[in-house]
Amino acid sequence: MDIDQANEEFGIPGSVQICAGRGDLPLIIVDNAFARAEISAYAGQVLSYCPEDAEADLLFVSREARFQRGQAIKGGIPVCWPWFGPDPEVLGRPDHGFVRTRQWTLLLTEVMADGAVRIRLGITDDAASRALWPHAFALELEVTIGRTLEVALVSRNPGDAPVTLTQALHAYFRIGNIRQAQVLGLAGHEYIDKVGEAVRRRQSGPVNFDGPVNRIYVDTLDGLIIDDPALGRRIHIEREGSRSVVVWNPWIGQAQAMADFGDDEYSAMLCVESANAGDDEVTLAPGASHRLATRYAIRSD
Ligand SMILES: O=P(O)(O)OC[C@H]1O[C@H](O)[C@H](O)[C@@H](O)[C@@H]1O
Repeated sequence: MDIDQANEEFGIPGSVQICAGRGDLPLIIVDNAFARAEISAYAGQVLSYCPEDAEADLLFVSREARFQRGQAIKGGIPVCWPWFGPDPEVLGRPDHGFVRTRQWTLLLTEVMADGAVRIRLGITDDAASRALWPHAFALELEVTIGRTLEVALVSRNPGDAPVTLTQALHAYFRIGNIRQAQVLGLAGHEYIDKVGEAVRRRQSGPVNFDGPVNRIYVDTLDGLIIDDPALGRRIHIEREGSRSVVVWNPWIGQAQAMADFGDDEYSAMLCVESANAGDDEVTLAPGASHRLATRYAIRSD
């Protein structure tokens, strides 16, 4: 992406600027009356959203994150697509699909009637993607920076055969202290416990953290709240087009094992991912599309 040309075409004086970010990866910076945000055009990944009155960013990015083409950026909201988790066909393809390690195209920037800024990025199939996944696709990420952060992932099947996919908006939230944090809104729901032998369990009460957590909650449409007393805030999450939620904290052992993650950073982050994962697959008929949409708000209630 040519930065000067991108600014000429998509820059909006006073609110949207495109620059070379870390590792020379093109970065879209939004600064408006509501918030400041950063979106990487590499990977189609929101990296930062900080409302005007917030003391800390909504999102966590590891201090060890790699900003390098071909590598996933650890933090923000990576897009897992067209599969969530390990390669479903065990062919040695990368975890969480391939769009989080590719360049996306900036398609649109606009100021909405209420002053919020909308950014649209897209990615379509090419020879390299078809070598991994033999399907035509058109994927768009729509990010709206206003009083809340809205992120929508729209998958379209332009091909002539049905395609089936799993996916996630793999949000990494900044947390004051994971030991005091809780996730509300999942009580009574069944989950696949990926720590150990993928046993199915049922959640009772809020989700608490005192060890590694890696779960796919199934059949849930409810809104979620991350209660974070250490930062004195609650993150509200609303979802559309997603029946599953992944909750992940690597805790101490996995944190130490990940090269792109600080050993102590597990205590300052939590992933609550709006997903179509596990049995919650999306099948797109030829010409059909699916919208996975999320809204995130920071509140002090
Ligand atoms: O390290 P990554 O490939 O980005 O994946 C990070 C994590 O993502 C999800 O939450 C999965 O449930 C975890 O099993 C995985 O470890």
